[in-house]
Amino acid sequence: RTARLYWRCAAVPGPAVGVLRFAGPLDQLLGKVKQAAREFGTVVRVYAPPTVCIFVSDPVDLEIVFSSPHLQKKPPIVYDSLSPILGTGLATLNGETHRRHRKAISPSLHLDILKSFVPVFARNASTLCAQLDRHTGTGRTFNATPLLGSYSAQSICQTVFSAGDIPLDLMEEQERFCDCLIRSSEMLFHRVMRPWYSVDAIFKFSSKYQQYQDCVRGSESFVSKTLEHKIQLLESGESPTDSKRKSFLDHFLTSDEAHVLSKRDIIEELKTLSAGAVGTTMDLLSFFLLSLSISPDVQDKVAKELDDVFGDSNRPVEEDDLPHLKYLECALKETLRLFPPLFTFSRTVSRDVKLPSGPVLPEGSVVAVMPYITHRNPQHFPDPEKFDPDRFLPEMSRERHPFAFIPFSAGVRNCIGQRYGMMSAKVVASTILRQFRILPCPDGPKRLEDFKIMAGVTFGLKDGANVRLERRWVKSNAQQARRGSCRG
Ligand code: HEM
Repeated sequence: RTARLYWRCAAVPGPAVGVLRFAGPLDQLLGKVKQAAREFGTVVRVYAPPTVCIFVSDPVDLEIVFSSPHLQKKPPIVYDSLSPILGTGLATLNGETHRRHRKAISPSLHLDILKSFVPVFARNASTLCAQLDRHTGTGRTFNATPLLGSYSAQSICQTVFSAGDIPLDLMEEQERFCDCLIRSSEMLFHRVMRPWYSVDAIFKFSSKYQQYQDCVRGSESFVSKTLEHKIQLLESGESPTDSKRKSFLDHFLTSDEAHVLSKRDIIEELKTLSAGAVGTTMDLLSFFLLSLSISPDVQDKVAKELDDVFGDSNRPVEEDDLPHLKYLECALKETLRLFPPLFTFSRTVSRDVKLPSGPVLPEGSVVAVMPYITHRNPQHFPDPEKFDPDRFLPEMSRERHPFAFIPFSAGVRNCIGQRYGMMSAKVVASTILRQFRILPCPDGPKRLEDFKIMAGVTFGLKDGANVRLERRWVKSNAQQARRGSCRG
């Protein structure tokens, strides 16, 4: 079967040496991927025994990839190794089970529910700023990524699991769960990149095995105990509807869809939502801060917008502010364009599919989407390596193909947390940039191309977001004082 598959794929352009072309240090991977796209075009075949991967990057071809019923199944070789930490939830389920779970979960992530999470994001953003404030005035560089990870993990615990009613004995487990979520991308990647580790008996010898097992056990324990606690509350009549704010889980358990999923299903979906959210948001925010640190003009424009919306007030961000933060949203999207946290994802081809550009995806192959390459197509994004948020202004993006920008994927398997992720990122980014100016590290990268990127399950910064901070309000107070004395 493999020989026949290889023969059927031979007509698609790609390197003769297959996956070996991309072997070597991980920090060189992206350069090699870009080079392959330049050399072979928008459909690239890569022999990856026992299968063949076909990378598709043109938006017109992607329309078929995202919509064809024969291209919706996740390849087990990649996704099965992820499930002990990622959970056997939406991200790894297929077919009818996936459809049923997605239909059951979606209403509990409705926009109105997400809006009720804004005060939680704002409170956690303010805690984060208090931690960041310790780094101002020192002139010293520090790594903001762990703090951004902590923001993201705490926000997930307080919005997905509990609206502040976690019993004390679970608090310690929650802290461990947060820690695991922050480190999960690195651990998952360690396993996925070494196919022999998919066999548990061999993985036991890995340096990360113990850490991995602690995370698997810690997640299971925290998630199942929290679910039990919530169910008990409901059964004892202490319905969370009584409290003002409800978590995703409170909404789900009291929804019409609650009976569709078993307890085990819910546990797995909670793990999937958490693991899907934390690494991606942390990476987005890390790239955003680092990009802004070397883009003072963009930072000025964001700061001006924030001043226009909030003036001198230090009140928390509210839901009604978010639609006004248009340029900030453009800057976040530009970050997602250049550094999409999920830089690749794939599907099994369950029946031959012909692409509009000509090649056929043969049954049994794996089709892979790489937003990292699609987002660098100069036809859709002129001067693609430039950090230019204006590209996402309505007048600049109206004519763009809908699948030219796909950081959250598209179609029936798109990211269910897309609006959650953007909302959380907007709240924390605006809170940070109202208070601080982000400065580059003197011996750090001067251009985006110099960022040291680590390709994991998500796309991260190898050394984290190393920046320096300056307090903005000191400046604006000083400016106000100056304005006052001029008037005087
Ligand atoms: C910047 C933030 C985020 C980015 C860039 C992102 C990106 C993506 C992408 C590209 C996929 C498709 C993956 C694939 O096909 O294999 C996906 C799926 C998914 N994401 Fe996100 N994500 C983000 C945030 C979130 C958040 C905040 C949550 C949860 C609240 C979440 C939960 C999920 C889930 C459950 C899936 C699987 C959906 C399905 O197959 O039905 N993500 N995400």
